[in-house]
Amino acid sequence: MKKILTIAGSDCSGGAGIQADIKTITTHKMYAMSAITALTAQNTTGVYDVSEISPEFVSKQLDCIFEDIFPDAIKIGMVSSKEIIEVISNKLKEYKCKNIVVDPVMFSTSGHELMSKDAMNTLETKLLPVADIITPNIFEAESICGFNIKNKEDMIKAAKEISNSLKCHILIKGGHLSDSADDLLFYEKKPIWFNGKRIDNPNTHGTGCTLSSAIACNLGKGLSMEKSIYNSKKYITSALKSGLDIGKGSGPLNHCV
Ligand SMILES: Nc1ncnc2c1ncn2[C@@H]1O[C@H](COP(=O)(O)OP(=O)(O)OP(=O)(O)O)[C@@H](O)[C@H]1O
Ligand SMILES: Cc1ncc(COP(=O)(O)O)c(N)n1
Repeated sequence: MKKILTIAGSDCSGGAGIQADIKTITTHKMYAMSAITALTAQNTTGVYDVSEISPEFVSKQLDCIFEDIFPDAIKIGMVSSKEIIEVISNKLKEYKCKNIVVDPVMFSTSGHELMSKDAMNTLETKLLPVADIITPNIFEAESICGFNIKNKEDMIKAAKEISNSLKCHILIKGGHLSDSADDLLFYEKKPIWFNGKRIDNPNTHGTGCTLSSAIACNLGKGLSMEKSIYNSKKYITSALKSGLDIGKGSGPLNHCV
């Protein structure tokens, strides 16, 4: 059985973070492991509190995992401080990890800051360079490239700009552009679009977490990057299409489809 590790924050309401990742990995029929970086008190209406795990404890979790059950792929989500980012980056290098997917989570859908502003630079210099693929949404891509993204041409410009300093695959997700749900993969100067029809579903809590952990599962299976993204886009589309509607705000996805 393939083993997939998620390094992320906990969402007690089960829609995003570690919980969304474990559901995704399990429905891919793989063995899920988790190193928790923060506890959040949140639900479909918002994030109400965050309690960071100490960098020392994150480090111990990673040693326990890597010394015993080595993962075939790793997804990294919410990493709130520069100290936690440094620990993760060092451990990934020390253990020579492969198939690393970094979802640079900065804000929740509800607008709560999930990464401190002073951690941004450390994310860009220490964590993104060890990734095989990064999966920013429009706002995260704007923050990394430094200009606004309003349409698909801007997405290409942003990917080109980011690729000047990062050699990995760059997947800019188009879920927050209004007319479509087209995601752009940019690698070695080549753009590839993964087109998606916008689904009329306000319940999108955890779409980014789910997509990135699905990509990790597919890479862990040994599939190519393009095929991994293609399969993951199919997974997220059917989870959105099934139209689960629970909670009072932007609800979670249905992983049981
Ligand atoms: N309404 C929608 N219809 C179809 N696909 C969507 C929709 N919203 C998001 N997606 C898809 O879901 C995936 C995640 O994209 P999105 O841009 O929402 O990421 P995100 O903002 O990181 O997610 P999150 O809401 O969890 O923070 C992408 O493949 C995107 O195209
Ligand atoms: C622990 C954790 N990780 C990630 C997200 C982002 O997900 P979303 O943008 O859907 O709120 C979140 N809300 N909580």
